[in-house]
Amino acid sequence: MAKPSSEEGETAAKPKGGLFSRVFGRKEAPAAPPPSTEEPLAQALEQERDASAGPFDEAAPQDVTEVDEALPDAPFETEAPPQADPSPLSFAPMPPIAEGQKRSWWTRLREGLARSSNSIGAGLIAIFTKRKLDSGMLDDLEDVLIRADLGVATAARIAQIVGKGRYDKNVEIEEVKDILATEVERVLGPYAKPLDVDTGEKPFVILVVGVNGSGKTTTIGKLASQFSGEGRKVLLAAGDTFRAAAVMQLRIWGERLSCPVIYREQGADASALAFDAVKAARERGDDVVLIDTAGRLQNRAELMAELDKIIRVVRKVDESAPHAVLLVLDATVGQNALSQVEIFGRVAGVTGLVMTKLDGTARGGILVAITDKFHLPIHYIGVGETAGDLEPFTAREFARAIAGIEG
Ligand SMILES: Nc1nc2c(ncn2[C@@H]2O[C@H](COP(=O)(O)OP(=O)(O)OP(=O)(O)O)[C@@H](O)[C@H]2O)c(=O)[nH]1
Repeated sequence: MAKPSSEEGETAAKPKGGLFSRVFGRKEAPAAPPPSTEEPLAQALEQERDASAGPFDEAAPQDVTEVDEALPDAPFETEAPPQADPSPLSFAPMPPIAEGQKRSWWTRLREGLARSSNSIGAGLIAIFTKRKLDSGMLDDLEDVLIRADLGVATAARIAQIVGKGRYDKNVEIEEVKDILATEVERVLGPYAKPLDVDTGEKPFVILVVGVNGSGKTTTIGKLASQFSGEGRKVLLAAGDTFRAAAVMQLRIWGERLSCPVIYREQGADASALAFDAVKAARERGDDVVLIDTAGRLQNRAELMAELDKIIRVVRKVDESAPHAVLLVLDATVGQNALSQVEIFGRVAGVTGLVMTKLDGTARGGILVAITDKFHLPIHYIGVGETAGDLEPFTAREFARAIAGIEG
């Protein structure tokens, strides 16, 4: 964990005011924070804990105590714009934000999905070149599509459509690609839904969950970039308190985008941090809070329970929060993504999906299998590591890119 800068240290040593001034101590205090915001955090948490059915009853008591006691000296700060805190941010450089934005999204999408589309394309060439259609070829087509992770049901449907009226005839590969694209679009189309940030919710709280390394922190950086670009006030919460590097990674994004980042020392209680973040965002008048969480395998019950706790604690500040729970899926994991959607969906009430790393796999079809089974909105897909490599999901473009259709 990076040590706080001397400036942070000074801030931490100052007498404690309300949550706002404690969290945002380095900045000008707002003109007149509402009385509740002047309530010391320790006291606020104490009251929450005392509430008979509150989530803090269920928390390990030492967790809360530790958080309360640690606060005066903890590096519980927000990141100011770069010049205010240059010292600890010397993490491995990430690709420049502008880099991914030079080419059009369609080009990047096509390039990103090239491994999937090339693999399918090569399969089609092997099956359909200079042969008249028979049932064995349709079985082979199904195999190719299943290997691309489109799922058995979709693969069978596509093979059936290709077979209709074409037995004993030469089948053009472009014809098969068109059928593939149409069918993929048909499955995905109803679920391609932009993430709707409801301006009536201030802040709109977005919880980001997923297994280790799926791309949560990177996705948060990309989303923060997009929201900031739209003129929204964004607050980032480094809820991945397990990994110091994850906190640092988020702080770097925050610094680049001039978004404040709330973080604590490694090992701190993630739900308390989420609580503070939402409360602070409310006091600051932020539009969006993006809460990062530690990666967790869906089969680790105790870690999944922690996620449930984060949600319950956030609801102590705002009953309707989180307003979106995004499950970030790494496309390269293939079929395992299905069980991730099932279990995260059950525990965390996932409201929508973000699929990353489509550029790193030949099995991008997994998005089709997931949608066929779970019918969850797909908000974004990622095809690279830069801020410009995340775009709202559009079924038609995705379908054409994965089928390898030009133009
Ligand atoms: N190629 C590619 N890499 C990506 C994409 N999204 C994220 N990554 C990379 O994947 C790696 C893991 O991303 P993180 O954002 O750290 O993942 P995380 O889910 O926060 O990881 P944990 O904190 O360990 O759970 C990083 O090297 C990212 O740059 C993507 O769409 N394409």
